[in-house]
Amino acid sequence: MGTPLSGTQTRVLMRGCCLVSRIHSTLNPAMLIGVCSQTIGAFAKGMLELDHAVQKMVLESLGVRKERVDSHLASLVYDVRLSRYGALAPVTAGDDDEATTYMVAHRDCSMVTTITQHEVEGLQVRGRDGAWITVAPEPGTFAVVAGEMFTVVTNGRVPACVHRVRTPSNRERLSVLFGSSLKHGAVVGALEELVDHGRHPLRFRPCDFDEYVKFRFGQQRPGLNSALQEFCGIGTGTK
Ligand SMILES: O=C(O)CCC(=O)C(=O)O
Ligand SMILES: [Fe+2]
Repeated sequence: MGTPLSGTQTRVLMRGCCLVSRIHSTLNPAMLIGVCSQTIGAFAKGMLELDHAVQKMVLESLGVRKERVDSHLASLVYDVRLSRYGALAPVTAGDDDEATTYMVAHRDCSMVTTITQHEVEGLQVRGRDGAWITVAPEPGTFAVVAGEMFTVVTNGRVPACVHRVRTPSNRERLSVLFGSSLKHGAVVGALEELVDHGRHPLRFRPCDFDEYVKFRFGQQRPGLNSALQEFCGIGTGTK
């Protein structure tokens, strides 16, 4: 690899490689790591820049000071996930919502996820009017979805994106997800500039990320739920 990797990039790389080796458990992991490390490392490096650029753009446009944006970005950790969606049982009607929904509507609990789709469509995001919008798998494009921790840091200004995976073509689908999240033990709260006593009172108490993940997934409530609001919301909030 040309440029030496930083600590963060190495962690990303190792987590990515472990996931690859888990998925292809029949291959020798050492061989697989050798083959994949350059690709995943280069990919992660690019994704890290994209993740930072998007968060910076959003936070600065909301009025957060540059130094605070920088320290927020410095508090993040990252992972790479490789997903494969096999063909579903044959479906006759390609439009049957139930039969072709691979991953139910949900919000990610992390900070931000950047999704790369390969050739086969699948990702859909829910618009403000409740309609599902298909994100076309155009080469060279990425979908960036805000997670629940981004809602906390932006004091509710950026709601977590509701999305799902639906494969009406019933073809095998691959996607790669680059996620930014929080270090173990991190407690995240609204950035100072985004809270005021007028229009933007504090919407969430400081949120211990590990405890929130335990709360949300411990309750066996997949898909859409109001776990964030129940865990650290102030006032009634929105579901
Ligand atoms: O594979 C995709 O396009 C999205 C997957 C997803 O939303 C998730 O894993 O949380
Ligand atoms: Fe997701």
